[in-house]
Amino acid sequence: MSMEDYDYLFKIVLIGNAGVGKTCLVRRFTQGLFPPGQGATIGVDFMIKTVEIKGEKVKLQIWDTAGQERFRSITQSYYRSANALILTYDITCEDSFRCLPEWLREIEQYANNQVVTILVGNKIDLVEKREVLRQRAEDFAEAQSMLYLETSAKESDNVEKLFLDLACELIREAKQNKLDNGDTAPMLGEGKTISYLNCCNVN
Ligand SMILES: Nc1nc2c(ncn2[C@@H]2O[C@H](COP(=O)(O)OP(=O)(O)OP(=O)(O)O)[C@@H](O)[C@H]2O)c(=O)[nH]1
Repeated sequence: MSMEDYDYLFKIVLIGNAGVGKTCLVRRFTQGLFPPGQGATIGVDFMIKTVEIKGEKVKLQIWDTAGQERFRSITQSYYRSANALILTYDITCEDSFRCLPEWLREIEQYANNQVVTILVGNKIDLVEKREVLRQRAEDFAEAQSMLYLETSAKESDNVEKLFLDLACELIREAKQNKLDNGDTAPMLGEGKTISYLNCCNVN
């Protein structure tokens, strides 16, 4: 048993266009609130939350990056050590969806090639403003071997599920790698892109 107060430590990085709701997703998950008048992220922000999954303590280091182009060189340097990436777009903003191939190129270029990546369509509470059909996003995610989830940071829809499913998948990967390598230490940063999350029931 380690001296630390957790069994696993995973680094999760949120990326995607400015204004899609990355900061709100992180705040909702880590603090249980929807911040009013959330300003743009400058560079990179960092929060921690420890969750318990099937009796194991999982510490999640969550890095919230700025979507604005001018911060790109700073945010890119955070990709490499990420165990998981949450690629976020806004379902009410076609532009944020159209930029996804650009983000995938960033991932290809800067992330560990085995990183676990999940596509998230945020702001589903704004039903009447939807510009990107769910089916279209699902097809895109499937073609890229990514899981797809729609969330609302405002209404707290699927936010907990997003982070807990990711944590479950990262544990599964770490255990698998440990078996494959005959290693004693959990393998951090050795995830891979997933097409399906076989999540454990955490409640
Ligand atoms: N209706 C609705 N609005 C949201 C939701 N999530 C975020 N917003 C709003 O969208 C705006 C941008 O949210 P942020 O969380 O700052 O977006 P971001 O992706 O972190 O932006 P950058 O830091 O510039 O990259 C804010 O006005 C939020 O209130 C959501 O789920 N529903």
